[in-house]
Amino acid sequence: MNQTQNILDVTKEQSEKKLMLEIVDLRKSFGNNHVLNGFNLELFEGENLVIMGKSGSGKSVMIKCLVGLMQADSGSIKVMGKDITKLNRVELDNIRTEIGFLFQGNALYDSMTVRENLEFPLRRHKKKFENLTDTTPLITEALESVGLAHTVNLMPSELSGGMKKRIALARALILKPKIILYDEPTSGLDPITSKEIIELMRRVQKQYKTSSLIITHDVDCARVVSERMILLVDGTNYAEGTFTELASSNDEQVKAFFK
Ligand SMILES: Nc1ncnc2c1ncn2[C@@H]1O[C@H](COP(=O)(O)OP(=O)(O)OP(=O)(O)O)[C@@H](O)[C@H]1O
Repeated sequence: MNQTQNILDVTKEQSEKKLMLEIVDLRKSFGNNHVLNGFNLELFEGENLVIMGKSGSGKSVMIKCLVGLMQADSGSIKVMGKDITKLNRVELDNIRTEIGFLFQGNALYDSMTVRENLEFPLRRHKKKFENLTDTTPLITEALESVGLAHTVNLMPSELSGGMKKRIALARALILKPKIILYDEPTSGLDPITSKEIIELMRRVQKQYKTSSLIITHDVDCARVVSERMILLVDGTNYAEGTFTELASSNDEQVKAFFK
């Protein structure tokens, strides 16, 4: 099969899939510091898309724009077809229930038990769970999916770093999100725990059929979880492709990502 046919097949396959997230020409500057310079992204249903970028390349700024914590100067961000830059607070809150976040620092509440940490999003998004009288089945299901059902009454201080990461993932999953956003999921973890988290991400993807956007520096993580990758350089898409395609590139800037 020739390359043109290949590209046509991939384009056809993608056009038949549902677009979960679409970022078009996103721009953000702080004075003369032009951080995002026309960043584009398409995340399709069920896909694992990895974004790699060096420190300072604009990953966090992109995430903040995506979750509505920062306003972009221009460009559009569509979550399941809705432009979040044009939504009011209530609409934005509703669409947020479709996105699960796994933040770098886990963001667990130290003064709450594991159960209370998991109940928090259920209480915050009451509307989605209007008819829910007993939270236990949802909490048990989320904890079982990360292999930590026995920790339900523990405090975060009683958990290891890897366990905290799993609980944070369970807390993201409890809302049954359609999209999961992972921000440096393996940062601060030892190699063995990193491997476990990567494996868990794959399992969760299968069980919950989520679409995932994964921001990472970790080449091993990208190799295992990515179906497609975008390399972010100076706030724009420098290169895109599968891990194998990018890892075998002759371009010096691309090679630097895989060293
Ligand atoms: N609120 C802000 N005000 C001014 N400049 C900012 C602000 N937030 C980010 N920047 C600038 O934007 C640029 C990109 O920062 P960003 O945090 O997005 O990088 P990053 O790719 O996430 O890096 P890292 O991998 O180290 O977290 C940096 O030059 C930073 O100083």
